[in-house]
Amino acid sequence: MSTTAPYARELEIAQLAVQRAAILTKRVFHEKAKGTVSKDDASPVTIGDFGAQALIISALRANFPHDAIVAEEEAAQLRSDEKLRSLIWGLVKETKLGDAHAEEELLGGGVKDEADLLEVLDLGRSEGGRVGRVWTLDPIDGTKGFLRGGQYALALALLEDGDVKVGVLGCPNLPVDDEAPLAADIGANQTDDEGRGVIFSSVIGQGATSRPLGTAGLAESKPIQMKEVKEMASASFCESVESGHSNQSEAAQIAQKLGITKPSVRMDSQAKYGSIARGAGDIYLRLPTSKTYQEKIWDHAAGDLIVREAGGQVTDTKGRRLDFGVGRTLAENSGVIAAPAAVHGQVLEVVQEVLGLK
Ligand SMILES: Nc1ncnc2c1ncn2[C@@H]1O[C@H](COP(=O)(O)O)[C@@H](O)[C@H]1OP(=O)(O)O
Ligand SMILES: [Mg+2]
Ligand SMILES: [Mg+2]
Ligand SMILES: [Mg+2]
Repeated sequence: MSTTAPYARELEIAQLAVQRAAILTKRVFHEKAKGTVSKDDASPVTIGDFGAQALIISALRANFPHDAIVAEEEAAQLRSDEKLRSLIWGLVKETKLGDAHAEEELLGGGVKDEADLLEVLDLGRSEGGRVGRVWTLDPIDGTKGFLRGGQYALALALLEDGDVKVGVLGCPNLPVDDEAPLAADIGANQTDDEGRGVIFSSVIGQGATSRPLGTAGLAESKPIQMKEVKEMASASFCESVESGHSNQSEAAQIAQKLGITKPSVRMDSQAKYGSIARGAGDIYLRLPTSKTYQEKIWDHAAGDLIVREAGGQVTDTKGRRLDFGVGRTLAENSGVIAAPAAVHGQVLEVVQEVLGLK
């Protein structure tokens, strides 16, 4: 009888694929800083997005050829831009998991040539839905954070019949140390120098973990847990840096009503979910800024499972669980409230009061 835990292989491939793609995004960031990637060659985030998406999808294609993929980017722009295509192909070709050949081999496949690069990118165009296995991928989540040297994440999750089963978040600019408190400036000027780069993982029913991002297959995963909120006065809440992504003035009113005294910690990307899951922060609020914007599944699936498996609860502002089974967007949801399970109800109540939802 096999004793392998459910989704062990999916988890391992997802972690290694994210780890490898992060080598590329970090390189692109540093070459931008050196001026090697010039503005004429397109935005560095474009290069990082396409490169990371191609690397991750090539690993999924090789290992799980029958699974559907919902990814943020598509090849269209690269079909007509030969220069950009060959620049990205050059980076993708060179990106390997260092000397960890066994891991590189495990990932398998790879991208064969420039034509295959386009093909691989477009494998991410599935419509998603409630049936079967669907991977969802954001190759660079938090593009604004990536560009300003703040937080960004490589986010990959596996859905089965609409439920998140595996979630992996690579955060190159977050501290490795789960105990490190959230610095007020964590959303800006953080680079992937020593002591930074963490990968958060979760499998349904198996808890959530963290391990250093840079050590392919070598470092052990450590369990992570949300922190107990003993009193709201000392709780910390996270929100977007971008005021267009989340209503910050409503969040401030909610915090005040809850009795939270600390200013919010603003950072880009799903690094917010990872940070509260490891107990560095407590609450993540994302309050709709418009009636028409629909959140994308790749912006939340990995973070949702990691927080829930670390002892949290994640709902929208109406108190409904996030529904990843309706397509490429969270069309049935509005905003996100993530908090330790013990205080989520209290937070939701105040959110609904301030938003006039009750
Ligand atoms: N109006 C909006 N409301 C909420 N999220 C948005 C909005 N516009 C874009 N986003 C998405 O928010 C995510 C980043 O959120 P955060 O502020 O937490 O870092 C990005 O994936 C971004 O999508 P996009 O990739 O198209 O820029
Ligand atoms: Mg995103
Ligand atoms: Mg993105
Ligand atoms: Mg984008």
